[in-house]
This record gives sequence, C-alpha cells and structure tokens, in this order.
Amino acid sequence: MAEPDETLICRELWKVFGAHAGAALSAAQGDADRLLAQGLVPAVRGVNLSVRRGEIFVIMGLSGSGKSTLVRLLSRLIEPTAGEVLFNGQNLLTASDAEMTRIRRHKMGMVFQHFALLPHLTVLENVAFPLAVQGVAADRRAERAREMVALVGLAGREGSYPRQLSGGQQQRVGIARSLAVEPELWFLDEPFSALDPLIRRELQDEFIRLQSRLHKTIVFITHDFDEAIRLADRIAIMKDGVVEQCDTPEALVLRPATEYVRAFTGAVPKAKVVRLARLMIPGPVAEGLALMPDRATVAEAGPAFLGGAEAIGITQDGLPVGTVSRRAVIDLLLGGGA
Ligand SMILES: Nc1ncnc2c1ncn2[C@@H]1O[C@H](COP(=O)(O)OP(=O)(O)OP(=O)(O)O)[C@@H](O)[C@H]1O
Repeated sequence: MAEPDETLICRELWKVFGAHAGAALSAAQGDADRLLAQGLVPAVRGVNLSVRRGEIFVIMGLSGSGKSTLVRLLSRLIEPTAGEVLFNGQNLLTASDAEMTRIRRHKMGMVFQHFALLPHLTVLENVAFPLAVQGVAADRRAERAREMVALVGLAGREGSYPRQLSGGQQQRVGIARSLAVEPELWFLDEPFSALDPLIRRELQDEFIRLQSRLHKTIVFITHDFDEAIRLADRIAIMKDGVVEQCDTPEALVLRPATEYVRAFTGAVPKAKVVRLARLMIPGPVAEGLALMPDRATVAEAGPAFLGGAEAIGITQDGLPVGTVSRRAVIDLLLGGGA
C-alpha cells in the first residue's frame, strides 16, 4: 500500500536494452552480469523508490548511470522490461495509451536539457502551446501564459522569438511552458546543465524560490552533486543502473551507505549539508540571541558565530524552540558531533 504522502512509486523496476530483453531478464533472474555477458544493456536494475508529495527528489549519478532511462520509465515514455510504476496509486503500466496521454498532458510537466522551443512562435505563444493542445480557450491561454512568463522573470519579453533570447532565458521559457499546465508531478532532466555556472546558479535560486511558492512534487536529474545538495529534499545516488543510497543530503554525507557514496560525498563540507536542527539542544531561548530557522544549514549560521556569538536561538515555524552552541558547531566541523 502506498502511504498517502507518496505520489510516485516504483518497485523492482528494470530496463534492459537489446533483443529479447524480457526473456533474457527472466532467465538471468536479476543477474546483471549475465545480461552484460549476452551483450544486453541493463540500464536500470531493480530500482525501488518512492517520491513524496511536495518534495524535490533528485536523481544523481555520473553519465551512463541510468538517470535518464529511469526518468523515462517513471513517466512511461519508454516501457520497462520488468517492475511496477504507481502514480497516485494507479499502475501506469496498465494504463491505456489514451489514459497515459491524458496523465502526461494534465498531470506531468517535463523539462529537458535540450528541449525545443518552437522557433516560429513567440515566447508567449510557446508558453501557451501546451494549453492549446489541452484545448483551453485562447483568452484564458494568453492570460495563463502571461502569468507564467512573469513568474520566471521574463515579463516584457512576451513578444520575443527564441533566437532573440540567451540560453538561460530560453531555459526559463521552457520552465514556464512546462508549468503552464499546472502539473502535479514535474520532471526536470538536467535542465540547467547546458548553462554557464553563474547563470546556472541564478536559475537554481530561481527554482528554489518558485518551489517555495508552488510546492510541486519534483523529480530532478543532475550529475552535479553540488546542484543536488542545493536543491534536494532527498537524493537517490545511482551507479550502473542501481540506486546505491536514497536519503537526505545530510544523511548521505554523514552516513554514506556504500564506498561509492562515501567517495562521492567525501569532499562536501559538512557545514553545507548539516541543518541546525541536528545540533540543537531543545529548551527556552535566552534573550538577545540571534535567531535562525531549524532548516538553515550550519554554513548559513557561520556569519553569526564568526561575529562572536556563543550560541544562536533556533526557531521552528517562527517559534523559538532551542539553542545551538558554538561548541556544537566546532565539534561537528572537527569531525566529532552529529
Ligand atoms: N535506446 C538505448 N539503447 C541501448 N542502450 C541504451 C539506450 N538508451 C540508453 N542506453 C544505455 O543505458 C545506459 C544508461 O543511459 P542513460 O542515458 O540512462 O544514463 P544517464 O545517467 O542519463 O547518462 P547522461 O548523464 O550521460 O545522460 C547507458 O549505458 C546507455 O548507453
């Protein structure tokens, strides 16, 4: 049974590329080496995941680890060789083509790295395009598209054509276009990786801001661990088609489950991922202390401690709930605490 807050679930999901993959997978009984020896490509190997409503779920892994294949399976753009995909409790693999088209059009949004804006349409027309496909009336389309263009910071550019925009601006149009249909589940496959680092960071900030307003359920793919820890509520780390660990950024860094995850996360400063909640001693907060939310990271509290504070007060939903001491922070940074 799915928990009520789990919106997308996959169980024992496999994608094997090559001839007679289904029969070969049954015969191999999950032994990927046997499949490889037969010249088949087991791109996704027995993956189990569940994405919770309203979270940013990042799938992270190096090139060829199976991220894109997994995401295509989750949206059923390609058929799995074996396994299950459930969306809001519905088995997507038994949905008819018509039903799948309806789900993709109305409930799922997708942004890819090299998505195509339609070159002969303006920004506004591009953003309104999926609404036209849905059959939304022209005036309502234009109104909604205008809102989305403003949301991604491109107000004033509605009449421009894609060729007149920078790469970052084009990517914003792609984001606006995928949001126009108000998707419940939003897939983003390396949406920022073609952009230069400064623009990329700007779009990440923008994305965090958007999500704090929209609370979408998001599956976000990246091969960049820094991007993953900036954005994710949880991260699934993939290697050779297998999910090595699925956890919060903090847990991945502090408690890596495999050597691979340890190697991947070893260089990340703990202060960037550990949240103040972890170091907090609950209790009344002394008067005069600087206050920070429990979701903030230790790095974000750095300036307060560098400014000489011995402790800071911690809030939860705006109410003071405890204290983090300078000592706890030093212990963490020197390898002790947490
Ligand atoms: N249509 C296909 N036919 C055969 N093999 C494929 C096909 N699509 C993907 N693969 C293989 O599956 C494996 C996983 O590919 P996938 O594109 O999912 O990786 P990825 O992690 O998304 O990589 P990247 O970050 O480079 O996009 C790779 O070995 C790839 O060559």
